[in-house]
Amino acid sequence: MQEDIREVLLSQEAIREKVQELGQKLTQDYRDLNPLCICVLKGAFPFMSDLVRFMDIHLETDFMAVSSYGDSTQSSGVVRIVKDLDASVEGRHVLVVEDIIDSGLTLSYLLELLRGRNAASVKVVTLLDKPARRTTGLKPDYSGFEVPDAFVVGYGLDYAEKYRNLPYIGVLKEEVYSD
Ligand SMILES: O=P(O)(O)OC[C@H]1O[C@H](OP(=O)(O)OP(=O)(O)O)[C@H](O)[C@@H]1O
Ligand code: HPA
Ligand SMILES: [Mg+2]
Repeated sequence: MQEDIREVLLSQEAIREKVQELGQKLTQDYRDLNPLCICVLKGAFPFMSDLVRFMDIHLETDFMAVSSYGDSTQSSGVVRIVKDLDASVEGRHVLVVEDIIDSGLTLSYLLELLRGRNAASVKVVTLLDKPARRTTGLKPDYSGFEVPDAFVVGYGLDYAEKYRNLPYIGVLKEEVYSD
């Protein structure tokens, strides 16, 4: 698996430190709000799992699965809900937990959906932000790292469902993908 990686962008230690910092900030900002943290599956599962353990407040979790990349390194432009939330978001302070904002299509679709369901507030925390590829005007409320315009994998991020289990985030060698 490691031989498919061109460059390590973010080490396991750098990720841990940043996730802790984000968790501490969210602990301050969401005190007494009992936020509903929504993990955007599949990519955000390691981030969400680590982040909530750095949030020292009462919170609840829910999971939504959406997909638009499939087996490609380019967005299909169509965001598909694979699994919807279990509970209502009405009146709740919602925190959407994402692994990466790239074109911004996934998030703009999700934000519209959640606002339409009458959440009290909807904010976004993303571990990675790739502003170079943005086609929407979206900016995350909380962001870990800015990444360059390259396809990255690891710590939940996949190419064709692989590499999610890498403990660090790296750039995939171009010869590994075909599109
Ligand atoms: O800003 P965008 O261009 O929309 O890209 C970001 C989204 O794309 C990826 O999901 P993907 O569709 O690959 O599903 P996955 O999380 O199951 O891998 C990633 O996990 C984000 O949810
Ligand atoms: O760079 C990326 N890597 C993995 N999944 C993604 N989904 C959007 N951008 C990316
Ligand atoms: Mg993916």
